[in-house]
Amino acid sequence: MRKLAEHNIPLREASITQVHSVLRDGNPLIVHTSMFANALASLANPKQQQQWVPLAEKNRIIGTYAQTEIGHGTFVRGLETTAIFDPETKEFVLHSPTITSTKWWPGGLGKTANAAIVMAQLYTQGKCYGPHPFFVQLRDFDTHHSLPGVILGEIGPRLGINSQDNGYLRFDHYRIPRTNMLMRHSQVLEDGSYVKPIHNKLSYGTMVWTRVAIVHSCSKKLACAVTIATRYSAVRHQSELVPGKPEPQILEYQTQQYKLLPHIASVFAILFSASSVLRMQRNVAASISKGNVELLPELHILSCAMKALSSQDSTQGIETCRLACGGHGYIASSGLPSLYTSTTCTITYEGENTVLLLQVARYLIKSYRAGLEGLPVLPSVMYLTAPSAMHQSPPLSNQALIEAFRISSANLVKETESRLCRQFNLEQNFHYAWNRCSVALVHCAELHSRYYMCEKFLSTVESIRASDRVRSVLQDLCRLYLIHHITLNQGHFLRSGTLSGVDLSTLEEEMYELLAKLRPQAVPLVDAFDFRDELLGSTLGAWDGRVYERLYEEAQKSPLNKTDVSKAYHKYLQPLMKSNL
Ligand SMILES: CCCCCCCCCC/C=C\CCCC(=O)SCCNC(=O)CCNC(=O)[C@H](O)C(C)(C)COP(=O)(O)OP(=O)(O)OC[C@H]1O[C@@H](n2cnc3c(N)ncnc32)[C@H](O)[C@@H]1OP(=O)(O)O
Ligand SMILES: Cc1cc2nc3c(=O)[nH]c(=O)nc-3n(C[C@H](O)[C@H](O)[C@H](O)COP(=O)(O)OP(=O)(O)OC[C@H]3O[C@@H](n4cnc5c(N)ncnc54)[C@H](O)[C@@H]3O)c2cc1C
Repeated sequence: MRKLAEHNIPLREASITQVHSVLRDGNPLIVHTSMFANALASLANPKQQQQWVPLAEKNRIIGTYAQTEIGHGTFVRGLETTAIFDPETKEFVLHSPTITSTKWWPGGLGKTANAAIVMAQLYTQGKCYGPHPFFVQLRDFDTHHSLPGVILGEIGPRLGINSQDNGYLRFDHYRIPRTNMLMRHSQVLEDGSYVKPIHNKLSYGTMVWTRVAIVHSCSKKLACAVTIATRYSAVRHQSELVPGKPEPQILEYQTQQYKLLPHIASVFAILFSASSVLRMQRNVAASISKGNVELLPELHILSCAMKALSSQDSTQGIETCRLACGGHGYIASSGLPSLYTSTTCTITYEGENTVLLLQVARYLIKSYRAGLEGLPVLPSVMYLTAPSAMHQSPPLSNQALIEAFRISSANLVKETESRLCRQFNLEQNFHYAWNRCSVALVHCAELHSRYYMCEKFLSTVESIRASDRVRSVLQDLCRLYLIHHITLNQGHFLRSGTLSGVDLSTLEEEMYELLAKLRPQAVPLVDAFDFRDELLGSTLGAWDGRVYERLYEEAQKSPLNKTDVSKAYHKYLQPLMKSNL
């Protein structure tokens, strides 16, 4: 927090710095500096911001974002916590009517936060208006005791991020002033009348913002993992590549290069996509403040797509890096286990990936149908019904590969839409038909998202300002990324007729060439990520390559090594050894 203040970084930008990576097993303040700060910035009106933002900036108020309940996380409309307006006292009464309405999961809620943005079903004048955000004080600002009517606790150990206190929260007819409803987009007036927002999903804005932040942080997490695994692969010598010759660096093995280089490329693909979504988010935020919500659906879909893809890619990439370090990848001091556990949760939180991909698919199908009818569609999906441009680029050029992605994605959407129509004719119910097609729909969303990421990678590399040598390395990496993802998805390209079996063999050959060509660049590329050793926190990945010394030194810190004979020997082992069992 001192560093943020020193560098004049506003609270809500802390999560896109590396500040949170310093704590490896999660951070009780991360939801405060990210979602809570952003909710105040985007959902509170100017008067409310004046009241709470300075207190949050000074950490007098430490907040969290309390939306998920035991019974509902994904289906936000199904939340059960109620906020009923009492016109007599001009207050909202917050209540948790059932066990399933207990707020569950919010980061920092258990012990750290003294306030929260609570999403609750808003009732006024006898009518429910759906989930809305409220600023709620949970603990006394001086003593930190939970306030009467507020029941708080911590939910217990998790797969990872155990330095963060994820919490639970119940309300027992807890009263807050009317003015604690975040009123930038919708309001409840003193007489209880409801003023609706210009778009009914504006109250979901904090989730959209966080999804964008997650994309950025996934590229950082993956960058840490590939740095560790690549440096280690340059230090580690094992086996014989040629019988009788000295043991080579394990990075010489083609299989090792195949494990690492595509994930180094992936760091750039995710980072460039994150920058593009971030730019869009800033434009949309500026438009919303002028009352224009036209591009909000596009931002929602793009942030869902990129959050889903980047969390999946970075999690898989980190696990591959761990495996690429053999046994030493399994030791905590390698840094890889905590990178994995603090990244795999991004697949689930802020919208479970399958659910987000189905949002993307819904948009693709709607846009495809609109395009066929000649109705206007937004830029990122115009290609679904645009004429093919395959013939315009030299065969197997980067542009041709992007076109192959585009056509294959459009083809898959077309096929799936036909399947949906057939299923609808059988079921006579759109929702059942949708469910029967949902595996295919998720594949549509994945291919569309991959197309977007590939396109962003290529267009950024083509326009980047860099020396010829640096540009050439980035071009090779980008090419490797495109080919790698084509080989992983070959079925789609064969089905759409955009690539033949011969094309795929040619591309595969080129991929193997690229692995060898990029091998000498692997260490410089990860060095260029420029992580300090303190930030990487890895015995395997430190800059000086003293892997074995560091492993040995770290082992000395094990509490079991404080004494030669452990207490457990006297208590359990010795009796066992003498018992003749
Ligand atoms: C690697 C380290 C990480 C570090 C990262 C740093 C920053 C982050 C740190 C924070 C740490 C932890 C954070 C974790 C916090 C949480 O998890 S908070 C809880 C998050 N919860 C969710 O994300 C819930 C997911 N569910 C939803 O968002 C919605 O329920 C869902 C979108 C699935 C459906 O909403 P409905 O209201 O039911 O809507 P539908 O009927 O499906 O759709 C109606 C139309 O509305 C459109 N829509 C939906 N959402 C939005 C939106 N946000 N904006 C704009 N439009 C939206 C949807 O597309 C439909 O449009 P259509 O009718 O088709 O035109
Ligand atoms: C580490 C961590 C931190 C978190 N921090 C916070 C926080 O700070 N604040 C907060 O409010 N919440 C937080 N959460 C909660 C998180 O946002 C939810 O867990 C997440 O949105 C998933 O919802 P769920 O748990 O209800 O999963 P579920 O929706 O129950 O998912 C279970 C399965 O059902 C499937 N499924 C559900 N709906 C559909 C559908 N419509 N179609 C197809 N399949 C479906 C999913 O794909 C999944 O396979 C956190 C969670 C974790 C793990």
